[in-house]
Amino acid sequence: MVRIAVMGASGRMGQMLIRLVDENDLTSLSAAIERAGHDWLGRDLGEAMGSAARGLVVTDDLDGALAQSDAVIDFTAPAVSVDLAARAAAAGIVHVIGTTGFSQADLSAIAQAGRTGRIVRAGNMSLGVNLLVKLTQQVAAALGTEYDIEIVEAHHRHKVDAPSGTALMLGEAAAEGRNMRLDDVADRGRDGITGARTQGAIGFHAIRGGDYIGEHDVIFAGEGERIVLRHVASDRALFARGAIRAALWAQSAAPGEYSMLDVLGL
Ligand SMILES: NC(=O)C1=CN([C@@H]2O[C@H](COP(=O)(O)OP(=O)(O)OC[C@H]3O[C@@H](n4cnc5c(N)ncnc54)[C@H](OP(=O)(O)O)[C@@H]3O)[C@@H](O)[C@H]2O)C=CC1
Ligand SMILES: O=C(O)C1=N[C@H](C(=O)O)C[C@H](O)C1
Repeated sequence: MVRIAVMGASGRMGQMLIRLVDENDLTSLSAAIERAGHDWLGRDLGEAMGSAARGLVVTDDLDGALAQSDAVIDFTAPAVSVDLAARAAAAGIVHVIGTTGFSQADLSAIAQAGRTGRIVRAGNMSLGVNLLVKLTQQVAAALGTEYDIEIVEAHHRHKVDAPSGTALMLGEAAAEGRNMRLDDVADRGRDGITGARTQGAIGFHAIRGGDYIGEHDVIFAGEGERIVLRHVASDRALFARGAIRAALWAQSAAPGEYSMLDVLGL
């Protein structure tokens, strides 16, 4: 059994992960971690989640939790994941990062932790989106800049970062297909007198509202035709299953920072 700790246990993804770690024959839940001051701390996890007591108390003793685990899965917030990357590496356990919204400085700190630790990080852990990443790269390479690329994403009203991590993965793939750097061509959310579109730009647009789980369109708009690559997530279990698969895959990996493309062999 691979022992998995869940960081951010009370979150939307945290609770989904706990259910799926319980269901998986290859994994057991070693710890449920929340931030200091959280009202779940010290409570039985089962009761906190609205079901029967299970004899596991929610903790904020991070290093204690890591010491009794083989992997920690973390869908929380950038500052939490950056700190955890160094601690998981020091504890010698796998760190699966689903968190999005990182700055360049955050990403450098995570890469540094990946010199000694085993990290899998992806803005989207689903098979479908990672396939879409490969397709986006291929279509962008095939079409050239006379086709305008626009990425449109929709998420629930609670999401705090934009563009989504997935939209950025798709944008990176499109830019790579065109042998460009995304930072040089990204055009984020137009407003006002913007002037005509710059050829080669990759546009990003974010819808926020209601209970969307996550929807992404990559539009290639040419003269007389449009190609649209679309992924629609209808269940968060998709992301949790991917994260658990990553935690299992990385048990036998060498130190490094990996993506879901590595895990899925795409
Ligand atoms: N890669 C992927 O496939 C996916 C990525 N995500 C990303 O995962 C992240 C979380 O999303 P979601 O579950 O919807 O968000 P939630 O806000 O529901 O959950 C985040 C959880 O982290 C907790 N947390 C915050 N600080 C700490 C800390 N210091 N220690 C432990 N726990 C902490 C929060 O507690 P509190 O509420 O008390 O602050 C909360 O329980 C986002 O960045 C999102 O974009 C989401 C889905 C899929
Ligand atoms: O915040 C979310 O919910 C999601 N975040 C990820 C992202 O930023 O792309 C993945 C998924 O779309 C859900």
